[in-house]
Amino acid sequence: MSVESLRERDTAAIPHPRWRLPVLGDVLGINIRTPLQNSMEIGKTLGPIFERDVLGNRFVFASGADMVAELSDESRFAKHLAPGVASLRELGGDGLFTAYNHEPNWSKAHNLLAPAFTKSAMRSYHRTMLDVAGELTEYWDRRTDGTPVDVSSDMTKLTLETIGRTGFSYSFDSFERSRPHPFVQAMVGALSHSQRTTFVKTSALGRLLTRRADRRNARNLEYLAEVVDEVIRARRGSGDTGPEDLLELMLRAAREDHPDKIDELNIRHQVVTFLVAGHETTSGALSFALYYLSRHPEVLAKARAEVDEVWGQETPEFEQIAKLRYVRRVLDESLRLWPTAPAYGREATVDTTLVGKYPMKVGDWVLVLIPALHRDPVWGDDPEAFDPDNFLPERIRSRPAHVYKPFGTGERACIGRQFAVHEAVLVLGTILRRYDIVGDPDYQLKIAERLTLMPEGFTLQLRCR
Ligand code: HEM
Repeated sequence: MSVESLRERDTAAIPHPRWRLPVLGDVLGINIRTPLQNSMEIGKTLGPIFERDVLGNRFVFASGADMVAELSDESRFAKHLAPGVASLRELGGDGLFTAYNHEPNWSKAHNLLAPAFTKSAMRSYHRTMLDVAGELTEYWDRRTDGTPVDVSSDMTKLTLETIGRTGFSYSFDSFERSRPHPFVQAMVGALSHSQRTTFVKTSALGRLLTRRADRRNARNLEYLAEVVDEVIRARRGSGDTGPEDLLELMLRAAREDHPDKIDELNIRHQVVTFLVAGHETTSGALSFALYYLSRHPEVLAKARAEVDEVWGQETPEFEQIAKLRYVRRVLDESLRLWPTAPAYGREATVDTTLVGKYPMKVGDWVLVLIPALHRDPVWGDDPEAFDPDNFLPERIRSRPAHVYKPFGTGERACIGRQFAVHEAVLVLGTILRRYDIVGDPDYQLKIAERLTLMPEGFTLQLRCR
């Protein structure tokens, strides 16, 4: 019997939205600004696997715990660059995030940069992370007069500054600016452009319609490349060897003719990749955590009591960050409800059948819809409820593996996971210890999408304790 593939088979077994139009596909009710939340809504009625056809492009979304467990099997599946990510190659080329599995620069850069993500490397970033958190509190101290602070915007300042300084010893002077650094504006423009135009551009008419936006995007890309070249130039200008950071690892390998050395263009791709991947998602994670803390006074009180007990009034040492176990659970739970990189692609590397029901040929791919996976029935009767105790060790042990994937899976999972967690817990602890935070009681959570997720328009009022 031949193996029918997801691509070719009669797709009746995989549900799709009701009103499918010829040529256009499942576009009724689509919102191009919030495709992820749109898909989550559709999944609520169609279940843990469904497809959407957008202008002839077929997407299969999977979120069932059993399916994702299988999709995590690296002997049958690997990363797939879904169209929204593939279009980011304009920005990141064959950098770590956007490299195809077969591209040699992926393994070279992965080997070269892995030492920058070990525990001892984290220890070396700790001081800088504290310094940047200190700049945030200096900035916020000037705003304790009742003026609301824009949380996502300030968290973005903080995380961009942290990755700039730890990774490249480069400061964006984020807290000295009244407006976001132009790098952030250009990056947000490029990410939004990629999200909004990926599908439209698959038709000739669509390509015509996006011409003006494409020109604007080209200017954004040019500007981003200029900033990155400036970061590299600044380092080269400062002498032969620089501090032991990501950039130095790459430049040294080139100088010493290391077998894993990467060329100039790929170094640029890696720098832009880390500047983007290294701050946008962590900023969202911090913003969601602060949102939930402001909405749950009992959680906030418990988290703060922990910080007071573990840190006291002292500057926390490296080891004292991981001791904030409850704060970590708040972060984990926020990333459960709103994983800020909300989907990843997996493709079959052998002919196979998903959960014994859906045949897939080599190259067939699906998107894992992470927020839906994180609301699978394995998470209990009320998966929408915010409950940090979901991450108590005994509760984690009671759930099957592979039901929590905010950092992706397998070989291509997030290299920056420990970095993000250390930074986020350190910053949450710093904020909780210093301020009473009050959210606007009328604020309704609204989520902006630009490949990553971010609460939009969420503000806090601060009072020094
Ligand atoms: C809360 C924060 C973060 C989240 C939720 C997150 C999430 C993810 C996810 C889901 C992937 C896999 C994507 C895929 O399979 O297509 C990924 C990959 C990646 N992340 Fe993160 N990330 C975070 C923070 C960071 C940080 C701080 C850095 C760098 C310092 C970073 C650098 C990367 C890179 C380079 C990759 C590509 C890895 C590879 O394919 O080899 N991320 N991240």
